[in-house]
Amino acid sequence: MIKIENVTKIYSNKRGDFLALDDVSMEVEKGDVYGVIGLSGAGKSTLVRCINLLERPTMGKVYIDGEEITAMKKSQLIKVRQSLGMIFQDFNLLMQRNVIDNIKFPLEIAGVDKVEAKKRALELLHLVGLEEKSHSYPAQLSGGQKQRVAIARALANSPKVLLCDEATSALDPVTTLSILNLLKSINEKMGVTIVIITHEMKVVETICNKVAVIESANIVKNGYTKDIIGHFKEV
Ligand SMILES: Nc1ncnc2c1ncn2[C@@H]1O[C@H](COP(=O)(O)OP(=O)(O)OP(=O)(O)O)[C@@H](O)[C@H]1O
Repeated sequence: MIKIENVTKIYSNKRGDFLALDDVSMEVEKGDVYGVIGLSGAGKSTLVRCINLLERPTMGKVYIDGEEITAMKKSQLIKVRQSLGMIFQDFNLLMQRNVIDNIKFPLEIAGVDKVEAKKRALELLHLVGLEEKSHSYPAQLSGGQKQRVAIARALANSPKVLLCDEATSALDPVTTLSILNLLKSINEKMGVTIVIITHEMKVVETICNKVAVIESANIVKNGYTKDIIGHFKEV
């Protein structure tokens, strides 16, 4: 489903070059909840942002469903990006729009008819358990509620993959667990493949069937969570 092949990412600026990913390869299969774990600065965000080309790899290839997206034209890439939802640590909601209009936003961009968009947004609101907040604004919501809205918005165009960049890092342990349970049910019931980057082993243990451990721009170990956990605890 997702294949990253020999990806290197070098950030270049006035102060010089910085190697953020060093010849990294990994594969995520359909239905996986794939964790990417590592310390701050290891390259986790860069790796996940290379999957939807929010960051372009300096070298290497990225494939989605067998198609090389690193070779695609902009117009093709826009289509593929609709199949890759993403959520972030700081939610990235539109503060001037209420909950239902945040969820409708990607549907408006995709040109979905208004009645259909409203129907879909209400279904998603139900899925994330926030019906009673449909007319609230982001500033009136808790962190966990904001992340639920972000998840609903990310699912609006029925993506095959949901990329989660430290999605629970700003949340307390109880809220974290409720969001992880929601992600797990989205994976199981809707068949959405999930890639979740985190610095917390607990997140990996709770929902990931597979995990990649990233250290200083390299994947040092990857495979089934049950086989990797012992290694990471020793690091
Ligand atoms: N735009 C950029 N320009 C230069 N260096 C960058 C840029 N973005 C990230 N880096 C550097 O690349 C390295 C990897 O960053 P990245 O955000 O991928 O790490 P991370 O593992 O996600 O860290 P964190 O958990 O703190 O978010 C870091 O050392 C960071 O300073």
